[in-house]
Amino acid sequence: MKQLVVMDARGNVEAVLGCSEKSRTKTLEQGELWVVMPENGRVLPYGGGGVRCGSFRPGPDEAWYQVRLLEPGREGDSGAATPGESAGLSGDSSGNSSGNFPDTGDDLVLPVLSDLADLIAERRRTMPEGSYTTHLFSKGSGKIRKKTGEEAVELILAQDRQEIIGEAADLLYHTLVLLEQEGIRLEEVVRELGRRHSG
Ligand SMILES: N=c1c2ncn([C@@H]3O[C@H](COP(=O)(O)OP(=O)(O)OP(=O)(O)O)[C@@H](O)[C@H]3O)c2ncn1[C@@H]1O[C@H](COP(=O)(O)O)[C@@H](O)[C@H]1O
Repeated sequence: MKQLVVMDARGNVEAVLGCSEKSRTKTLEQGELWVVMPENGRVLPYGGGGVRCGSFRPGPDEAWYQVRLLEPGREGDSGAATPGESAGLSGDSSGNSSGNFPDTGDDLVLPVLSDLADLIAERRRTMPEGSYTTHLFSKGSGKIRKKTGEEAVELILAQDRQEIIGEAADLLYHTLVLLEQEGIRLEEVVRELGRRHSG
């Protein structure tokens, strides 16, 4: 059985569950998410059923898949397989999506960043109404640089742990928008970090 990282429509991780050939086939046939409950191997509809998938694809290695849902998360839903259940998740009670990262959260760092970078690139191509990313691209490079600078300042002024995490997330997002605006791929930055790290 592989792991399945479930992301909501905005790209936040809301659960990590199991995926078998059977659950994958049912998901792809129906367009609605089916998962394997790791504790008993049962194949059940996610969130009690009817949760539609926007994309379902392999992760960067063989061990897992990632799925992005079309609708917002269903926190508090009493369905069969709800976010945060099972798979040894260390969810917090605040409903903060960061609490849904598994202990092996390191494995998700690049996939989540790279998925977000892809979504930002798509926003730039399609410029959908109501998207904050569209708003930034429509204002142009000056605005994006200014916002990135503001987020950097907000990060250095942040005091408590949760505030620092929130501001760092804002800064990472705006940095990705800036990179897209400049036609620089995230991989190029990661490669530079890798070169320094190994050198
Ligand atoms: N990760 C982010 C993200 N981080 C921060 N922000 C936005 O950044 C803004 C920062 O707040 P500010 O008060 O500084 O800015 P503001 O007053 O809203 O905006 P301005 O008028 O100053 O431009 C907020 O509006 C946040 O919603 C983000 N907006 C979008 N994303 C992700 O980007 C993806 C695409 O989102 P949309 O483009 O909105 O669909 C999704 O996965 C989102 O989760």
